[in-house]
Amino acid sequence: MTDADLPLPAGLADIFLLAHEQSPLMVALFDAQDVLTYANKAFRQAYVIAPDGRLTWADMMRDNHAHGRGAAIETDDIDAWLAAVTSRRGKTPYRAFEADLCDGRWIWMTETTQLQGSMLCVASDISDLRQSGRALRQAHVKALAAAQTDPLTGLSNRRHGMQLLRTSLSQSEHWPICIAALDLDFFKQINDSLGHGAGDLVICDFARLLQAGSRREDGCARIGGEEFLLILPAAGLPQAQAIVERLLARVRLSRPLANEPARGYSCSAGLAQAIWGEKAEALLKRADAALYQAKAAGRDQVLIADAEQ
Ligand SMILES: Nc1nc2c(ncn2[C@@H]2O[C@H](COP(=O)(O)OP(=O)(O)OP(=O)(O)O)[C@@H](O)[C@H]2O)c(=O)[nH]1
Repeated sequence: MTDADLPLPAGLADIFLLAHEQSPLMVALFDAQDVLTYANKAFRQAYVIAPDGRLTWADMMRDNHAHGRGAAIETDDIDAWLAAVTSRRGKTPYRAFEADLCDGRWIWMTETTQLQGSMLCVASDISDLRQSGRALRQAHVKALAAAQTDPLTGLSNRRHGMQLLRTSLSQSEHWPICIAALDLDFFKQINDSLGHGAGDLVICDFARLLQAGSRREDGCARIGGEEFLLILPAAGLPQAQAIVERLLARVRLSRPLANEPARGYSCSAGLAQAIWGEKAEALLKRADAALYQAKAAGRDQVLIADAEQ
């Protein structure tokens, strides 16, 4: 008998909901936009969630951080923290990790993600388990996160970006896959005329726009000084082109420098659709070639790579 043949008892949804409502397991479902669509009682209590209202995962974390309740978030900069966690959240079909709650509980959180769909979060209280080795495990998790994150923007660094791309290419349900190689235009002029600090602000602004415009399953990485990689699983060229055009339009309107309110910037992009069997490096090379054509053609535009190099 296959799974599809399994006869499901009538009223199963109600039984499931009731069982979840009474369970000490923390259970929640987020939709593709990361809006909370369901949370059982244990989850609502753990993360101190009001019973109504549209709440995204980021809203929930911001609220928890601001009020010192729910998830224990150790940071002075919640935006940087959210950017860094977002670069790991929902990028793989399943992940599990330890987390602390402000009420002193220690939980084992699992996230099961459907591509372009919902994310099921189930956590159990593991405070009573042996604590030995916990500090070491936490140090390991922190070191791993630091090794994957670009410190200036909180996006994935080059190594993690390429790792995400390799993982995507190896998962058939991610196909078609497009990537965009992105590079800020005349960035040296910003550094030279306004200083390195202003340049860094522009880089961070671009990183924020890149991440804000992308879906949960997309990968965003800073792969060089002012070069970025956007990985778009389950997106063909027309959809990917529309996403990148939208990003370029937002960048064009952005004015990130408080001391130079009229100063904008722009970005060029090379877009490539993965060919079955193609290596990550070869795909990036094709996207890069299209990016340089976009620069040569006048910048502030997206060009599509040839299928063959
Ligand atoms: N502020 C800042 N500047 C950086 C960083 N990394 C690289 N850069 C600068 O980025 C500039 C890149 O300059 P170029 O490669 O000449 O490119 P460009 O001026 O953007 O010109 P095009 O790419 O041809 O449009 C150099 O001046 C680097 O010093 C960084 O982390 N912060």
